[in-house]
Amino acid sequence: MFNRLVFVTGNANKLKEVKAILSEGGHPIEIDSQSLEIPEIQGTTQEVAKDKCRRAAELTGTACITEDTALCYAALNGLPGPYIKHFMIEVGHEGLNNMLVGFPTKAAWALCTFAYSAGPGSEPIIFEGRTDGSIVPARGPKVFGWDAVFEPDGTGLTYAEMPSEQKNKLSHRYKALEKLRAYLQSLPVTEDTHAS
Ligand SMILES: O=c1nc[nH]c2c1ncn2[C@H]1C[C@H](O)[C@@H](COP(=O)(O)OP(=O)(O)OP(=O)(O)O)O1
Ligand SMILES: [Mg+2]
Repeated sequence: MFNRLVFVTGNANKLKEVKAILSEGGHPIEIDSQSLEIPEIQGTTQEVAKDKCRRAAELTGTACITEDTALCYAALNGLPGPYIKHFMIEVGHEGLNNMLVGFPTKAAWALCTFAYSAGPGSEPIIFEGRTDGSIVPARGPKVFGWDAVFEPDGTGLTYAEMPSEQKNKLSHRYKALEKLRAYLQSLPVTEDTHAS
């Protein structure tokens, strides 16, 4: 199985959470990060994720993972989805709430899609994690993206209000990483060389 992995991302907060989550558990996995801004196509979350990972493997010349996070509004049939980054930048926390004025439901889900490629030319494999919740007026520190406006169901807290240990036990990212971890652990030992 793997105990090291290259994670290609331009987002320091993501990297921090991924490292924290993968360092826990029976078989900790260490992350070597590469900060690259990789162009993202339009399409389904899976298409966007696979394309990014293909490009990352070409650029790094090695086995790697990439991750795409979508924030999906039930009232908007899943949009902004993978385009949330641009919405977040342009309209901010208040705008992310105002977009739902006039809609009966504030329900939303956070969707994390990890993609793993065994190397350049190797078709990426997808691992998804979803956490359901709702969009609320911002509460908590505005440190990481839309954390302050997303309240996972049954918690009474936004992601931003939670201690990181709590978020990292129920988040979209955690759920996707559990699947990725199980996959990596099922690989034969010889595959290890691809990741080192
Ligand atoms: O747990 C999260 N809690 C709050 N906000 C989050 C979270 N995870 C991603 N985000 C934000 C970052 C970006 O505004 C957008 C996803 O866009 P996304 O393309 O996946 O991330 P990115 O461009 O920042 O980094 P990367 O280089 O890995 O593509 O949602
Ligand atoms: Mg991105």
